[in-house]
Amino acid sequence: MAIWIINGNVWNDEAERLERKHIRVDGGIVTNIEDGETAPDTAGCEVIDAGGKLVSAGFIDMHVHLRDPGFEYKEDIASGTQSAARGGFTTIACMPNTRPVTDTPETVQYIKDKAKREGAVRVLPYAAITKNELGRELTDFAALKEAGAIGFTDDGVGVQNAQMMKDAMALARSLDMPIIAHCEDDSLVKGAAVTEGAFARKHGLKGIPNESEAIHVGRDILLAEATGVHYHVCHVSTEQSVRLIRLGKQLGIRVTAEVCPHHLVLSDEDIPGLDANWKMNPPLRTPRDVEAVIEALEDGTIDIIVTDHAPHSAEEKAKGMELAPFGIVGFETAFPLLYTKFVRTGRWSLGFLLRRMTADPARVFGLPSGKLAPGAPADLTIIDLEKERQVDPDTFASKGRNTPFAGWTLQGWPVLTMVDGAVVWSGI
Ligand SMILES: NC(=O)N[C@@H](CC(=O)O)C(=O)O
Ligand SMILES: [Zn+2]
Ligand SMILES: [Zn+2]
Repeated sequence: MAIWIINGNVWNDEAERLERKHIRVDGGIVTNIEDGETAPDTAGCEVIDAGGKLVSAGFIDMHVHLRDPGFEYKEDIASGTQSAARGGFTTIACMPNTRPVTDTPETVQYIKDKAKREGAVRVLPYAAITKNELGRELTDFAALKEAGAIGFTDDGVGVQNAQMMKDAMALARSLDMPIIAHCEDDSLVKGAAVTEGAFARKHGLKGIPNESEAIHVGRDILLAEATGVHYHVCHVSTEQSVRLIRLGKQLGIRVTAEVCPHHLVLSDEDIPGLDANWKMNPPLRTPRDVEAVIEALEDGTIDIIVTDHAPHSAEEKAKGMELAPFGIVGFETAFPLLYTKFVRTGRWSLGFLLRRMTADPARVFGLPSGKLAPGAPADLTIIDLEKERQVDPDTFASKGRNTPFAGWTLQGWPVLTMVDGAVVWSGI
């Protein structure tokens, strides 16, 4: 049955404003977007009254951890995709640092099958660059592509050996596939948990220097130039990385990049104490780095926003700043956080934030979704831009509670998510 979403507010990119629209969805496709002044003929259709709330193309998150297979106590495909749906995400790309590592066609197939059966949203699997993410031997890229992997990455660890990365890029290029890089030089990190900066000094902790990220970014941009591959930089966190990506783009090298909400909103100076809910990789950097990544996102040096949703159990996070694993959850706070901190404050237009979470990731990764237009997939999110409430991790659909944003009052909460024309979550 066709569905009419009536009385939606839709962002008009040309006019830079919200406009009242009625949207008809049928067969998984947006079929009509009609002027909101006149009531549509909804006879024989299901009707969802958006009541003046924002209707946007569903968000796309190109960097998430679903922990399935192998770490289902942290998250699984059902809970992770429900969490994504609650955050307004309709397409997510999951990282291969699972157990086993997603380095064979069988594991890619397992993720696709389970996502089809139990997943609330579209799941696009990445496969590993090296077997078991050990950096020693390339995986079978052709077979993994054939199985449905959408790109190659050893996220969680950096590829330490330059020749290995160059070989990976050449092979990916020959298959027209992207390389997605977690940039981290192990020799410069050596077990540190937080960035070099005020927090590390105050607590007498060893710091993670900015160069540990940027040195890989620089190396890899040179290798991307040499091989011609599409090279995408994960979770950019430093001013130095931004400079290198900006130069790479100026030189016409095929480099794209992402940034996470927490690196846009928090610096190391915000960390309240030795609480591992503030520990993630890359770490929260200095205020100067935060401003650099914000400006990079604004000028297009950084292309997209991703959450790097990285759930861990309460027991693991209770081990403290130095011993707990890196990572925080992200789906259920991403939009309200950025809307509150950047749109409500007047720094960004609503349209800018929406583009960086929809059309831009679709453009960078060649996806059919990410736009709200007749003929586009009916992947939609409805958001109550007026709704204000506190972040309460106990209400998360994710199994992970590990967030630094607990108790924050945020505005602009998703209330309904539709994937392929079906409502997958509703809190209306
Ligand atoms: N970002 C994190 O802090 N952790 C990620 C790994 C990663 O994204 O590098 C995880 O898998 O937990
Ligand atoms: Zn990473
Ligand atoms: Zn990650």
